Amino acid sequence: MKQKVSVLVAGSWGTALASVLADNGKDVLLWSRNEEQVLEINDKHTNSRFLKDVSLSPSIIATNSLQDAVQDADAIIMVVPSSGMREVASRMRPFLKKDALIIHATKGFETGTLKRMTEVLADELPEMDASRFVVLSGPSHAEEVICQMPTTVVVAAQDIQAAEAAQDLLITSYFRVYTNPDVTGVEVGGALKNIIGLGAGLTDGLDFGDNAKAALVTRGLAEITRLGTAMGANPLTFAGLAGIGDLIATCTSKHSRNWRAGNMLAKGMLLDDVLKEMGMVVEGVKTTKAAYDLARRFDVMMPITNELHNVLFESKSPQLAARDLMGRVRTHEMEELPLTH
Ligand SMILES: NC(=O)C1=CN([C@@H]2O[C@H](COP(=O)(O)OP(=O)(O)OC[C@H]3O[C@@H](n4cnc5c(N)ncnc54)[C@H](O)[C@@H]3O)[C@@H](O)[C@H]2O)C=CC1
Ligand SMILES: O=C(CO)COP(=O)(O)O
Repeated sequence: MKQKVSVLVAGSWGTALASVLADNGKDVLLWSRNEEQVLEINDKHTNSRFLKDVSLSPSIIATNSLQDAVQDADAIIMVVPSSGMREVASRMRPFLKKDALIIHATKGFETGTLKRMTEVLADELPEMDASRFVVLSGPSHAEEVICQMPTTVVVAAQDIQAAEAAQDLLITSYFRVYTNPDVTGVEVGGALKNIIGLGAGLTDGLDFGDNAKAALVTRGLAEITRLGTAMGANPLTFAGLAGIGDLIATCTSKHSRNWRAGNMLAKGMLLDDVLKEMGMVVEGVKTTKAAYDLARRFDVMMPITNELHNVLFESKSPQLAARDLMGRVRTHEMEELPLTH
């Protein structure tokens, strides 16, 4: 029998993943709370607010009803921004098949609780087997995936069979999916790279040059790895798609929302105006606040995150933040090791 697959919600990444599934021969239900968007997807096969100038497969059917989207689904891909994950998970709970495969592709932590997205899912879906929750992450801008440009991602679950089921569902000629058992590492890497993406937009906007951006990416990876391993991740995960891979994409791509937001901040725009202008989720802003708090909870040094926090929320000038980063107390490249002189 043909697998029934649903995607929640019809933002840019949800629509691109629905398109991958459709290209893989699946019938896809795509849920949106916005009625006009549902009509547009079903009548015109476009989602013009989020993905301009692209036609969607007619085998993607949009629906306004969360119940219809969820009740018969064998697999559900959740692509709601981190701020909405708990609400959507709790609303879908009464309709869910108990053996449905749950995959999420969200990059962020929950504000306040600082939980990872699979932890939020475990809270809200207590009758599901949390070892089968899958996270999908990696360098994958929706704008390229929707045009079938070659892309690689990683899916992680504690239960490797669940990760392999997600791999089967999504792997196509242009969308290569790897598995990994390190759920914590893949979620932490995907979330924290957005902080560095914002920083890269700021660095480029201030014309700091290529050396500075290379430094930001490399030292950013060092602090992502420090926090991630303190939270229980395998450090090698950060050398993979959810770590350095996604850092490269986010810090160098014109498609990156986080890079673009950082770039606008560098031009002197206020944060609220930047977020209004973007009109799409910029996860790195909330993630900077969460990572600032996590660094304190786990007693980990995160100098770039601290400085970005001060720029975003304490009105510190980016120039002064850069000067303070450069003027930090001298240290070893692997900061855990003592200086030898
Ligand atoms: N856009 C991309 O290329 C990629 C995005 N991601 C991640 O995917 C997640 C979603 O991002 P995008 O699709 O880019 O966002 P988007 O801004 O394009 O779309 C978000 C959609 O979610 C809807 N929404 C927000 N809160 C909701 C709620 N509580 N209930 C129902 N609908 C809600 C909005 O109305 C909008 O339609 C983020 O965590 C992002 O980091 C990950 C990889 C690539
Ligand atoms: O996660 C992404 C690409 O892998 C999307 O990044 P942005 O949200 O910065 O566009």
